[in-house]
Amino acid sequence: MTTSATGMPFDDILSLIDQMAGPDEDARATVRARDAVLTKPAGSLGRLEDLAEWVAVWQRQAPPKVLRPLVAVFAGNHGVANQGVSAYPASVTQQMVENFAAGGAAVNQLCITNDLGLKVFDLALDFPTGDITREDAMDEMSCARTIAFGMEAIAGGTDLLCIGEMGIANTTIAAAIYAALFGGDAADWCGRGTGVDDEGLKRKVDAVEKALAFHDGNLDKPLEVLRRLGGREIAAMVGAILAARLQNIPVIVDGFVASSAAAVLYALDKAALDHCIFAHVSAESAHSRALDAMGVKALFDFGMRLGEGSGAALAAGIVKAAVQIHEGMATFEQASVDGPAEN
Ligand SMILES: Cc1cc2ncn([C@H]3O[C@H](COP(=O)(O)O)[C@@H](O)[C@H]3O)c2cc1C
Ligand SMILES: O=C(O)c1cccnc1
Repeated sequence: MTTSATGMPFDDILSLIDQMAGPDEDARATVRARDAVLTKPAGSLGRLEDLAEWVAVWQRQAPPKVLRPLVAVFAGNHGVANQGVSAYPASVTQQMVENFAAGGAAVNQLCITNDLGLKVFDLALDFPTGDITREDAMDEMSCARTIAFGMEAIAGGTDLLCIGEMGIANTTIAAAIYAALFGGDAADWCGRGTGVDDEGLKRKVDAVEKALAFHDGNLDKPLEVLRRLGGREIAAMVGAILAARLQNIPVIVDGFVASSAAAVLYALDKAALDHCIFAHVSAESAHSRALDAMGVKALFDFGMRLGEGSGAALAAGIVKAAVQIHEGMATFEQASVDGPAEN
């Protein structure tokens, strides 16, 4: 396969993963040294202290700064929607993209609340990916180009990236990806998504089983899993998470669906998600299983199951608070506050 202006072959993507740098230990040490002299009992801000350190380590700068936080929402449509796996029609994907543009979605309100930028990228919504129960979702060129699109989408634009998605039927897609990457039965990975009833849940499990059977024998490489089972929004999120690492941008991953893009990278390289935090445990039942499979712990569990980057946008407010605290607080010396008693 040749590299085009907009795309790259899978080999090029794999070589980018090899180029990922590890954590910036100098930034970590600088943050810890400052944290130790801020006017608070040592360790008293718990995970907020970890978050400030995490931002610095992956921005490779101390103190960390969040001046241009961005929520990137990728939207795609899925052939498998025809199998009756969602409680809503596929037309909702395009309609919600318009709702995002008009400012009417939940994620818009979270972006206003936390002063975050929002960019929505719709990926060929008129051309759903192949129905994974009986064909590949994408060919290699299309999948690689979509990963490249996701990489471009965030280029130079942010210092804290929240990853979200919109795509009716994509909890089925995510379930299939998890099952292929991490094993287990289809039923282990299927939940009610937008709220399917028992019959809908059964159709969903059937669809994932059929997909796993149809692609059986061809799912040992993570990028093949993505190409055969994934949607365009999942591929674009893979690219965005990868590009963020190469550009020193920490990433907040949203819920069940966004985490499936992270899972593809995790399967390629266990260190590929070190610059990511997981915002929340989605109420989509298998999300905690997916987080466990990746060995990560989400920030909070609010019983949310929306997608569209909502959990990540909410978490961004916490991360911004952590960074503001670290940068803005006075030291014991500056504030003339006595340090720990020497007894
Ligand atoms: C109005 C509306 C707004 C949404 N915002 C995110 N999703 C979420 O629901 C979809 C996945 O669930 P399923 O696999 O059951 O279709 C995705 O589009 C996801 O982002 C929405 C769904 C609806 C209906
Ligand atoms: O957690 C998610 O990403 C999710 C859950 C239900 C529906 N759509 C997305």
